[in-house]
Amino acid sequence: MDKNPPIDKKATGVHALTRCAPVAFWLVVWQVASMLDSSGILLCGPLDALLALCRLSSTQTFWGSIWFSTLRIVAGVLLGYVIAGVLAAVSWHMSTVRILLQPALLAIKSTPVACIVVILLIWIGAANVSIITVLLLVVPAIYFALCAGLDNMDAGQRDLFEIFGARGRRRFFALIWPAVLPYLQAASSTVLGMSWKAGIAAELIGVPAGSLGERIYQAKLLLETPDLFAWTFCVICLSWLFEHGAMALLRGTWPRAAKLALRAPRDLMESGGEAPSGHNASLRAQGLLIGYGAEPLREPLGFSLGPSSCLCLQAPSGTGKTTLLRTMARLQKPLGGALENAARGCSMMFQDACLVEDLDAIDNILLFARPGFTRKDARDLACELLPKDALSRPVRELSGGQRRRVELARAFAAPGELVLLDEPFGGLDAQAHSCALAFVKRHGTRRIVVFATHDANDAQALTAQVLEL
Ligand SMILES: Nc1ncnc2c1ncn2[C@@H]1O[C@H](COP(=O)(O)OP(=O)(O)OP(=O)(O)O)[C@@H](O)[C@H]1O
Repeated sequence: MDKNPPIDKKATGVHALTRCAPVAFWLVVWQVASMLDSSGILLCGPLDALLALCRLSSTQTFWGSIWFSTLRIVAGVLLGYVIAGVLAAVSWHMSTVRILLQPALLAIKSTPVACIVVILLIWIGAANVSIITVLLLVVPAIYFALCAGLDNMDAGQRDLFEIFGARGRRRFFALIWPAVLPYLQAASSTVLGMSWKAGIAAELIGVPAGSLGERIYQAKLLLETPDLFAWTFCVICLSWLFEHGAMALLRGTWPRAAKLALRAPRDLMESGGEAPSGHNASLRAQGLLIGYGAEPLREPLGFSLGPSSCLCLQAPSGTGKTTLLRTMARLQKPLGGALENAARGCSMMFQDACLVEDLDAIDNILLFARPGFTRKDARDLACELLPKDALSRPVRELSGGQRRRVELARAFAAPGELVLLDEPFGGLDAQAHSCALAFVKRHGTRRIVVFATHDANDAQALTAQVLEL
C-alpha cells in the first residue's frame, strides 16, 4: 500500500494562488503609483528597483556592505543573548543582583534607539556602533524573558528534579531549558527582527564606512531612488532570513536538549549509589509535627522503619498524607520534633503525575535511573506495568492510569533507598491494581517503601505497617 497520501494538486494550486495574488496586486499598485511620479525621484517602480538590485549585486561593494552589517548585527545579537543568559542565571540565584539590575535594564529598554546611538557615537565612534546598539536592544528583552521563564517554572517539576537529585546537565537540559524556551521564543520573535531595524538605524545615523547604512544614506543624498529601494529590499530579506533561521534553530533545541539530558552522565555522588543495598537504611520520626504555617495538621507522629520495611499511610482525605510524604522527602520542613533519615537517596511518586511530558515512558524512567541502568532495563521494567504500545509515545498521550504506572516504574529505577508513593494505585482498574501491587512487592525489597492509600487491602497485600493519621 502506498504510505504517502496523494497530493491534492487543486488544493495546492489554490493555496499558491491565495499567497501570490495579494503580492501581485500590491506590485501592480506600486507600479501604477510610481508612474504617477514622472520625475522618478519620490517613487521608483518595482522593475526599476529590481534592475538596480541586479546592477548593485554584480559589484564587490554590494557584498562587502552586506558582510559588514550582517557581521556586526549578528555579533550584537549573539553577545546580547550570552550576556542576558549570564545575568538571568546570576539574578536567579542572587536576588540582590536582580534588584540592582532591574532599574538599569528598564532604563536601557525604555531609551529610544536614536538616543542610544548618539551617545554611543560619542563614546566608541561609528565603526562598531551597530554592534552595541543591537546588544543593548537584545539584553533587556531576553533578560526579562529568561527571568519570567525561570520564575514561572512548574513547581511540581522543580520538586521532581530536587527529590531525584538530578543536577548539572540533566537539570539544565530537561528542567530549565524547556521552562524558559517558550519565553525565549516569544521574546526572540520580536527582538530578532528589531535587531536589524536598530542596527541599520544606528548605521544610518553613524554612517560607518562600508556599511549598508552608509549605502542607503548615499543613495538618499544622490537621489538614487531605485538604489535606495534595492538596499532597503536587501535589509528586509536579510532580516527575514535571520529571524526565521534563528527561530527554526530555537524550535529545534528542545528535542536535542532532551537527548543531551539523557546522555549526561550520572555521577555516583549525585545519585546516592549504584543500586540500593538498603542494609543501613532507616527512617525514624519522634514527636514529628507536620503542616503549613505555624499550626500543625496533626498530633505529633512517631514511627521507626528499618531496611526492607513498608509503611502504609491510611487516613481520610485532607488529613495530611501528602504533607507527611513531602516532609519525608525534605520538600517541606517539619514544624517540630525529629525526623532522622539514614536512607541513601529518595524517589517519589506524586499524587498528580509529574513527568517530562514530551519524552516517552522509557526516557522518563531513564532520566532519573541509577547509573548503569540501560535502555533495555528501563523497557523491561516498564513492560511489567504497561502495554508495549504505551512505551514509545510521549507520556502526554498516555491515559491517567498509564502515566501513574510510568511514575511507579521510574520510582523503582531510581537509586533511592527511600521510596515514597502518594496513592500509587489510584485510578487503576482491578487488574492493573494487582499488577502494580505485585510490582511494588517485587522491587520494594532492600528499600524503605512508604505509601499512602485509601484502600485498607493494599497494606495487607504488601504486609505493611499501618500508620493511621
Ligand atoms: N500548600 C498548602 N498550604 C496550606 N495548606 C495546605 C497546602 N497543601 C495542603 N494543605 C492543607 O493541608 C491539609 C492536608 O493536605 P494533604 O494534601 O496532605 O492531605 P491528604 O491526606 O494527602 O489528602 P488526599 O487524600 O485528599 O490527597 C489539607 O487540609 C489541605 O487543605
